[in-house]
Amino acid sequence: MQEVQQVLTASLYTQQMKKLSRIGELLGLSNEELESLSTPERVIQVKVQVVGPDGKVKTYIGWRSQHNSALGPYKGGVRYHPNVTQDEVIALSMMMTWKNSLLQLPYGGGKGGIRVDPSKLTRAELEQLSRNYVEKLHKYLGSEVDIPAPDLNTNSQTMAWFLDEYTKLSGKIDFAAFTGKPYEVGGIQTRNYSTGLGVSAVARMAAKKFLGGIEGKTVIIQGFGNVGSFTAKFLQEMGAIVIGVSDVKGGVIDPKGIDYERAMAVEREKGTVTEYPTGRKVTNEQLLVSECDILIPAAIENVIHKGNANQVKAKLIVEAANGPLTADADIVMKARGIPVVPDILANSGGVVGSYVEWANNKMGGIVEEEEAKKLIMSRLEKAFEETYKMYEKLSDQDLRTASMSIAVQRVVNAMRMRGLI
Ligand SMILES: NC(=O)C1=CN([C@@H]2O[C@H](COP(=O)(O)OP(=O)(O)OC[C@H]3O[C@@H](n4cnc5c(N)ncnc54)[C@H](OP(=O)(O)O)[C@@H]3O)[C@@H](O)[C@H]2O)C=CC1
Ligand SMILES: O=C(O)CCC(=O)C(=O)O
Repeated sequence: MQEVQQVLTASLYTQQMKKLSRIGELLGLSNEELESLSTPERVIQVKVQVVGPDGKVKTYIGWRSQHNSALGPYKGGVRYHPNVTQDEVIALSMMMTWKNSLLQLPYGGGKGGIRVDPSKLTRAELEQLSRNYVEKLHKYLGSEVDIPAPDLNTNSQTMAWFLDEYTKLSGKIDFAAFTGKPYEVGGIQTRNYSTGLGVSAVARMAAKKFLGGIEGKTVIIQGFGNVGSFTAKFLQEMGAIVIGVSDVKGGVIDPKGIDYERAMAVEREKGTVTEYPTGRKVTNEQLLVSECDILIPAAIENVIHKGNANQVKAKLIVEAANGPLTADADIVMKARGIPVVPDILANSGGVVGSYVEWANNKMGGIVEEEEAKKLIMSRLEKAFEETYKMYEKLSDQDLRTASMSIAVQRVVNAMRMRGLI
């Protein structure tokens, strides 16, 4: 089990390195520059501990990778997952550097994680875990240093515990040190749905370019958590037909459509969307290769790879998760003429929402919900248009290459100006 997990998670790093070296070639970067670009500035490993109700101490490993600060303080989420490794966190922090650069946010890239299965912890244990993680890391965090946010299996409650612990330990009242907070403690109204709003908006922009519009298009979404569920909601509101959804237990496909509200109710009442009352049950593997117009992987990395890329039937893929397609899958999709909207663009609504929250905290809290939505949408539209223009200019490259070449070039320019490379 341990070995399989190592292979899987080591490969996100390998995949990101392959993707970066393709960009290096295109931009004419030297090996030394690539070495510097891919090496995180600092990786902190911490021992995180929780005392269970039986008085026994449980021990976990956590990390924070601070990849690159050429464009500003490190910014990126924290995930709790049993497969988290140092390599995975480094890879995810590097992706945050490109994402923040592509969106022209005043941030570098960071990411954190704890190797833990949160479903096995009580709420009180999760609170201890979160507070202990920040206790070990607080010297390296702050609104001008490194700003964590939610990711897989973490949420606004986690951020409230982080903030409270940070405040106690640092003696600073610095609400902008964390984003994705509850509205009651400096969060903004859009934060829960910023990422899903962004994914659906980008899917609509891509559908307009590649499929003639979003209305009536069939959509399959893998993962029905924060990102997947809000993506389903907004796409349904746009007139797309969500025909497949899934969670870790499996999926369900109904060609007549899966209603968002009903799926949410099923998830709430039965704990899994696989109990949706109509359609047929499928495995996650089957879901990814089922007939649809738009496929949106919104769960974990490396789910579309050399082994299944040729079986994917979607006409457009939108990467809501981080790293759902491997570098090999990219090559297959390019050869098959299936456009892939890359993660650093498709799921960037989350970090743009975080930026609005951070700036709002810095300014003293004046942003209303509609204004926040507008700010998120305008940033995404600009990044999408820039990416699309570059895609047309490069003519023989895919959307990932287009977006990464813009993002990496900006980081390189900043590093050169600062004398870092
Ligand atoms: N939260 C955010 O703002 C952002 C998240 N992302 C990325 O989006 C993805 C999802 O994040 P988020 O929605 O926050 O996470 P959540 O924890 O809220 O939801 C994850 C979803 O994926 C499902 N899932 C987990 N493991 C698997 C698996 N092995 N196979 C199939 N489904 C699985 C979960 O099922 P179950 O509930 O049954 O465990 C759940 O439905 C991640 O890649 C994350 O990095 C990117 C940008 C921002
Ligand atoms: O909101 C943020 O700071 C980052 C969210 C995140 O982790 C991501 O975009 O992958």
